[in-house]
This record gives sequence, structure tokens and C-alpha cells, in this order.
Amino acid sequence: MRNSKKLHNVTIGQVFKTIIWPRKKYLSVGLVLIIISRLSGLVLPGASKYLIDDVIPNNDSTMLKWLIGAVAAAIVVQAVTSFALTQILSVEAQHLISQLRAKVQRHIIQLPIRFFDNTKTGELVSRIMTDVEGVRNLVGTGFAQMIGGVLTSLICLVLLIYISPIMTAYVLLPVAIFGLISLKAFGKIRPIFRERGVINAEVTGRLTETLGGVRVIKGFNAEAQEIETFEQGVNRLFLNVKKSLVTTSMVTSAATLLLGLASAGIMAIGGYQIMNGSLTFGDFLAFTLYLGFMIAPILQMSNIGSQFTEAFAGLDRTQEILNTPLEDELGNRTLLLDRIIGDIEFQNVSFAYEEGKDVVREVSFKAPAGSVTALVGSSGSGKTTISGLAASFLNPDSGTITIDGQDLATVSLQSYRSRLGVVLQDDFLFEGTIRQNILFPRPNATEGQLQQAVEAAYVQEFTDRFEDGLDTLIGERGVKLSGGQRQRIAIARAVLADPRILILDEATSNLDTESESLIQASLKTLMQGRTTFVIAHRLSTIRQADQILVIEQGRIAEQGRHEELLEKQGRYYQLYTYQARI
Ligand SMILES: Nc1ncnc2c1ncn2[C@@H]1O[C@H](COP(=O)(O)OP(=O)(O)OP(=O)(O)O)[C@@H](O)[C@H]1O
Repeated sequence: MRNSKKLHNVTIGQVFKTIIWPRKKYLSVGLVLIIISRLSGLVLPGASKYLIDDVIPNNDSTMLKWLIGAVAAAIVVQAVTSFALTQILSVEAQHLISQLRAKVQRHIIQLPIRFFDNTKTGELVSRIMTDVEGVRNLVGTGFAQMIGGVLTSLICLVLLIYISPIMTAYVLLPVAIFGLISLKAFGKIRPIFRERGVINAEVTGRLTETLGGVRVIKGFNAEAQEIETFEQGVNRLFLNVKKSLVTTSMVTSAATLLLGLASAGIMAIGGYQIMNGSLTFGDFLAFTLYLGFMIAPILQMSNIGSQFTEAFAGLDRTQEILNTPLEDELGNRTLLLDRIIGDIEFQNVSFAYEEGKDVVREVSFKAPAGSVTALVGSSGSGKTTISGLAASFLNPDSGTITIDGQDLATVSLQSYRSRLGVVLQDDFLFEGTIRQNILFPRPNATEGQLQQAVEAAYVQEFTDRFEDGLDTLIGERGVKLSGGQRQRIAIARAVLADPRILILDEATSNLDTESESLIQASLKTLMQGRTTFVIAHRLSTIRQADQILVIEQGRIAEQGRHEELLEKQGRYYQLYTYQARI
């Protein structure tokens, strides 16, 4: 699978269908609130006209009280509605963000291993956590502001035409020019926002790696290099933000300029009309105030426009991930296996990570149920790849792998992997208690089953010394464990999972003799009765194996048991005698 970097432009129609329409209830309540809020906002300019044209000239103090009452009430209504609006829409927007995050994480975790090989962890974190944030503006107050703005502008436009069609016509021209400019500008900044997401993910990805690999960095005194890489990353981010700021500020300036020109023109036309008696003072004041109400949302548009563009760019990237086919969707994995016995066979299996560069070539062998197959061979020969194929982490490019006679490529991954166990070199432990770490493949196991697994892997041998025993926290908040102890926890976990098929990558770390013999003993228990593929480094494991596959350049160079292969005095013999360590 190639890491598809196809650009996906999310359309307004898609956003409407998937984001806006399902929330029609919230958004329509929001819309009603906006209408109330905006209409009550228009009371003040309307009242000003009456104040100047009717109330003051007529000395009408009763009307003045009513007018002030109406203005005060309108202000209270405005305050209450805008509060309710933010509460309803912002909360719903946050709800949507959490739903989207969960959706993206659910999708990502079901993608094939190859996808993770090609993507930095931090980059994925950024995709899950940051890319979806932009939708806040679509559902949240950004949306309300836009609808409210358009509505206010339209109402004000009607009122402006009513007061003075000539002055309105004069205003509309610059507004139309501004509209065109901003449409063009937002088309231009969408790719900039999308690129920002990419840069952000890259920088976060590298930073996560830097912090995770701090020992190596310090060990090689490579801090300066990491600092420089990070500085370059944040600088790229800065330049990207700068680029979008140039565009958005140009839009804002264009608005100020064009609308300023319009205001100057209105002063001229209005002044002239007042002088010749065709416009009252009150009308002129109301016109100016309504004009302000019409223009303010248009000015805000540059802000809202960039929020929307950001949201769309984020959604583009989210959609790109959601379009990547899931592991189970690749091929035709429909076969559900009720029971797995564990007979595995490779028939002429070839595999390449990159086209044309086969890493596994025409490999054929049988691994009968309950047998142990040891994979040995020089570094880079293809051992991990073969075990990855057996684990269904990778799919053969040609040839077939069968499980109990069925083509593994047709078996539902869920049904196969529920009977698979893996113990890898870099034992993966979560932050939490030792108990939680062992229980993780089978959270509902009984205490008895847990104890059995703990004993089989000799975990109690060290947990007994801890005050909290199995409930000791490991990692940052608890004890640090040695390499051997971590391995034993991983083994206990696999014993508890009780898989039919076991993939084992023996750690190469040199342990003290006592630890080593405990691990050997626990591995022996673990492998018993399971179809095991082990990338073997311990002679004891290799000796016990039912068959040893000596892998050279992706092919099986030799195959047999330890004694047979020694007798042959071939490649295995060489590895065994010359290297003394396989
Ligand atoms: N994700 C990957 N993408 C591209 N090439 C890869 C990938 N993983 C491994 N390879 C290449 O495939 C070949 C076989 O690698 P593999 O990890 O299977 O060897 P190995 O025998 O397990 O080696 P080692 O004993 O050093 O772990 C190597 O040449 C390696 O460079």
C-alpha cells in the first residue's frame, strides 16, 4: 500500500450533509436566537431617528420614556440571546470535535501496519487532535456570526434603500468589489491552511520522536542538531502563518479603504440632501447607523472567512485519512474461523516493501499446529518480514499463506488475531499497573487465570518484592523495570491471552544468568502447544525448535532441526560456529 497523499477537497455540499444537516435542531434554535438578537440590535438606530425627528422637536417626554425603555429592553434581549447562542452552538461544536476525534482515531487504529511504518506517530496525534478543531467554527459561533451577519446586512440594506436609494446605490458598489476580493482571497489561502496542517503534523511528529529518543540524542551529543531541526520546523510554520496573515490583512484593509470611501461619499450626498431639504437629520443619522450595522458583519467576514477556510482545510486532511482503506477492507476478508487449530503453511510466498525489491522470495514451508519454527539468519535477511506475514501484519504479493487449509488473505482479521499473540523485542508496556499490563489482552480474565500467567512467566519473582505487588505502577509514576522484568510481563500477557499462534521476537539484550534462565523457562511454558514463530537468538530456544529456517536474502537457505543442520556443515553451521551467536 502506498501512503496515498491524494488531495481531497471537501465541498460545501458534503459539509452541509454531514455536519450542518445532522445538527439542524441546534442550528435552527441558533438561527432563531440570532434573528432575535440582530433585530433587537436594530432598535437603537431606529430609536435615534425618532428621538431626533419627533421626540426632541415635539418635547414629548412620555415618548422619550417609552423610547428609552424600548432601547433598554432591546439591549437586555441582545445580551441574553447572544449568551444562549454561544452556550448552545459552542457546546455543540465541542461535542462535534470530540465525536470527530473519536472517529478519526477509530479509523487510524484499524489501518494496516504499513501505514504506521510510513507515518510518524506525532503526525497522527496531530491529525487526531488538531485537524478536526477547525469545525468549531463551522458549527460554533462562526456559523452564527455569518448567518447573523448576512441577515443583519440584508435587513439594513432594505432600511437603507427605504431611507435613501441614491446613497444606498453609492454604497453597494464598493461592497460588491470587496465581496469579489474576499472570495478570491479565501480561495488563495485554503491551500496555505492545508499546508499549515501538514507542517504542524511534521513538526509535532519530529518533536515526539526527539523527546522519545532523548537518550540517543544526548548519547551522541546531537542536541544542537535537534534544536536546529525544530527551529527550522517552527520557522516554516511561522512563514506559513505569515503568508496567510498577509492575505487576510489585505482583505481587511481593502474593506476599510472601500468602505471609508463609501462613507465619505455618503457625507457628501447626505450633506447635500439635508441642505436642500430632501433628507431629515434623523434619517441621516439612522442611515449612518444602519450603514455601520450593514458593514460591520462584512468586515467581520474576513475573520469568519479565514475561520471557515481553516475548517475546510482541516476537514480536507481528516477526509484524506478517512478515505484510506481499513486493514480489513483490503482484499476479501470475510471468512470467520470459529476454531483455529493452528496449521500454518507458506506456499511460494513473496513479498516486497517497495515494488521490484523482493524481501521474501518464494518461501514455502509448513508449520504444523503446536510446532515451534525458529527463524535464524543474518541481519536484514527477512526474518521479521516472514513473522509479520504469519501475523497477517503484511500480505503476500504472491503465493499463499494458509491457516488450517484456508487462505489467510480471506480470513477476517478479527477472527484470526483473536487467536494470535505477539511478544516483541521492544516490549510494549502502558503506563499503569503491572496487573493492568498483563490483563490488557483479556481484561475479563479471572484472578486465578491471572495468577497462573504470573507464575508461568515468573513475574511474582520480582513483584513480591514490591510493596504493592502486581498493583505497582510502572513508568513515570511508579517503578522503572529492568529489561528482563519487562520481558517477563510481556510473556505473562501472552500466556494469559492463550493464543493458538504465537509470534515471538526474542530480545537480544544480554541478561544476567538468573534472569536469563527464568526467561528461558517461561518462554518454554509459553510456546508449549502453540504454533510458534520465533526470531530466535537463544541457543536454548533454537535447540527446542521443531524446525529451524535459515533465512538468507529472503529465501530459505536451509531447513531442519539443530542437530541435522549442524551435521550438514552448511550455512547454519557457519552461523553457529563462527558467530557463536545467532
Ligand atoms: N517497513 C519497511 N519498508 C521498507 N523496507 C523494509 C521495511 N522493513 C524492513 N525492510 C527491509 O526488508 C529487509 C528485511 O528486513 P527484516 O526486518 O525482515 O530482516 P530481519 O532478518 O528481521 O533483520 P534483523 O535480524 O536485523 O531484525 C531489509 O533489507 C530491510 O531493509
